[in-house]
Amino acid sequence: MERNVNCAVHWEHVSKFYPVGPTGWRRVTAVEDITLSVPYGSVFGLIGPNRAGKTTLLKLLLSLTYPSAGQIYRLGRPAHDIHTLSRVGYMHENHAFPYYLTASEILYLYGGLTGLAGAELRRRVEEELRRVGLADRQHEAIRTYSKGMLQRLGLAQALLAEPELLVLDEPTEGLDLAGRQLLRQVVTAMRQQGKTVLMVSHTLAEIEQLCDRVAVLVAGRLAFTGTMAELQSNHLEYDTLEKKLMAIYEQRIAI
Ligand SMILES: Nc1ncnc2c1ncn2[C@@H]1O[C@H](COP(=O)(O)OP(=O)(O)OP(=O)(O)O)[C@@H](O)[C@H]1O
Repeated sequence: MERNVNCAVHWEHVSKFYPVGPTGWRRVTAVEDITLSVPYGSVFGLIGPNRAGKTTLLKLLLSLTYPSAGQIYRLGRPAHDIHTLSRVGYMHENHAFPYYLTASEILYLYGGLTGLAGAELRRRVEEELRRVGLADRQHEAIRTYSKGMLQRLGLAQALLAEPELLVLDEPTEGLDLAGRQLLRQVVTAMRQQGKTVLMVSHTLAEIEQLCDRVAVLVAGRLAFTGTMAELQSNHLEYDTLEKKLMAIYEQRIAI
């Protein structure tokens, strides 16, 4: 595939091997030879079974880990150019916010780290707390928060600096119906503003409803990439998207 740096994200022949075992002499292949582009303005879904390498691809994109081989481009720049990171919002799969801080303190802290300050920071924190429905509990330490409340806080933190690229890792995990509705509104608003959303999810309803394009990753390799319509074509053979995906997973694993 031709190099495409005019995409919000581009992984080019990317592999990642992790050393494992007490001496680190054995290695696990997390992803292997992935070439994939996320076009600007798209809502892109990354799907695959457990251990497929989805989170690893996100970590590589966010420079949280480095590739063993290949190149990664973020917002048109090589991933080692960290200046583009402040234009990316990331909602982590397992939030590790300091448990003794309040939601408000956490958003001030993260907002400050992305370069927001003063009245602008205050305005954004208040807006996001209201948007995710945490304004009334903002002064409580988050150790008292439920899983869904932490997810909402994670979403607020990811949106704080009004990112051009929003990266969501399992965003619906633990969210109630209103929370899922909120997530859909956020993604729809991003799409309307021409921004890009990249989301990893096992929740097919969300993928089906929200994504324009998808990539299916199985055992570290790309098993499918294309539009949602392309993925769903031939749907007669499979009465649900879940069955179709299972067939792709099994086919790929058998190779
Ligand atoms: N830091 C690490 N050290 C060693 N192996 C790792 C590390 N991180 C990930 N792996 C391995 O890489 C493979 C891919 O993991 P990854 O977390 O990317 O999968 P995933 O598709 O996000 O899975 P899930 O759906 O279960 O969250 C797995 O075999 C995992 O054990």
